[in-house]
Amino acid sequence: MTTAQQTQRPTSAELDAADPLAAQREAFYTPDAGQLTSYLDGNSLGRPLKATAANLQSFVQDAWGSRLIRGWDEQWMDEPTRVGDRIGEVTLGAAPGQVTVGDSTSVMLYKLIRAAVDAQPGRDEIIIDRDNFPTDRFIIEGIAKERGASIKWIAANPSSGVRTADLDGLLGERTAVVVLSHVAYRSGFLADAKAITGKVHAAGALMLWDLCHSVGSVLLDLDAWDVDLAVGCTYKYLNGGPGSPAFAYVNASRQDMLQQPIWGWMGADNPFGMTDSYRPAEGIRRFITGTPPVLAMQPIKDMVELIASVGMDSVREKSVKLTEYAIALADELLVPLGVHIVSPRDAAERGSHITVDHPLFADVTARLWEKGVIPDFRPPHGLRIGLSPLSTSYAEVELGVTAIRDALAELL
Ligand SMILES: Cc1ncc(COP(=O)(O)O)c(C=O)c1O
Ligand SMILES: Nc1c(O)cccc1C(=O)C[C@H](N)C(=O)O
Repeated sequence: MTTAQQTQRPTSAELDAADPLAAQREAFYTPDAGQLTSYLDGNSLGRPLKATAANLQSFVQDAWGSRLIRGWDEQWMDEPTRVGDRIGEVTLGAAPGQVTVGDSTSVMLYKLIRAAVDAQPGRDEIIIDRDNFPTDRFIIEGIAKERGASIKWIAANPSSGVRTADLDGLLGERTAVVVLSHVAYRSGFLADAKAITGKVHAAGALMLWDLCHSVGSVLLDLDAWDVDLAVGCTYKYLNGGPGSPAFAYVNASRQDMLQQPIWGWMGADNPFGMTDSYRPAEGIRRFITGTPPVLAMQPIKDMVELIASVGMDSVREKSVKLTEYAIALADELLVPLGVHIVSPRDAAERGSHITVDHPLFADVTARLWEKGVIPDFRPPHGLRIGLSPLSTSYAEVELGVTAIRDALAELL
């Protein structure tokens, strides 16, 4: 009798057969059989789409190769906001004119957080949680030093994330901006963005959401939630490829009050006027700095269109089912070996990855990578199982969690 029969849950094969999105996996490159058995790290680097190879080739040959410098006037100048608008429409719940693509997440965070601090004289405190991703914390440390601001820390809660009540006693008339990750990179905890944004606004401060682990995996409604600012990366669930550029969302009603600190010609109001001094462009373009990474933003378009073709609701539905399945397997195969499930059990509070903890997981991860089972490891003991909804099968999850069990059992 198999384990699945004992617990009477459907097998991974049955789940894959019933999955309305199963066919979408064909859109992605998967290596030859035998090379890679289970990819569970799409939350660090998404798989490439087959369409991307063809589209990059045609971009090089046709757009770049034949239009040459004319490409800037003909289409590339508007590429950051054109791609941004489409990301906004398909995945962020953002009306046009509020999203631009470029820089890295870290640089975008710097630009928007500095702008938020500079825009509010008398408000010299930045709030962030101790367990936020290092780059978010480091950027804020730098800005605080640069601007003489102070940081108010929300205590770490590695097995969960930031809840609305955690802001009690921290928010006040000196708060300039609150910076939180919508989906926590460790636990996968999904914050209540609407409620937290409302609470931050009640204190007169601005709210910035880091959407790195959210975009393309959970439902976002930035305009409806009245979010001020958001930044996210595109190489995870938007499958833009290693080092693909970030996106920034700046709510239309806050754009005029904000001036970002890296004044480059491409964010100025008349880039080819070669003017004497900087005057920011109108609207979202003022958040651009230098020449946009047009080549590097091409793959994002393919994934955004794939998501648009199935709809974010069905992407989220599959994500929830995958994480539920991974938790059920972890309960059955890993918990008896002393593993703790760190991620929320309530799907409404969970993004698209789950984290399991065990003191031996650094060694386990190394062994798994040798076998082509690829989760990732975050110190001190967290093994993350990332489930990119459109490219991950239930069979891959079962194979992966079983391999984790086997590798751990060998080491115990
Ligand atoms: C929450 C969060 N913020 C930021 C980053 C990355 O920033 P960057 O793209 O600048 O490396 C990551 C992942 O790398 C992340 O998980
Ligand atoms: N951004 C990464 C990179 O440049 C190299 C390797 C991994 C990453 C990651 O995505 C880390 C990831 N944001 C995390 O949540 O840990």
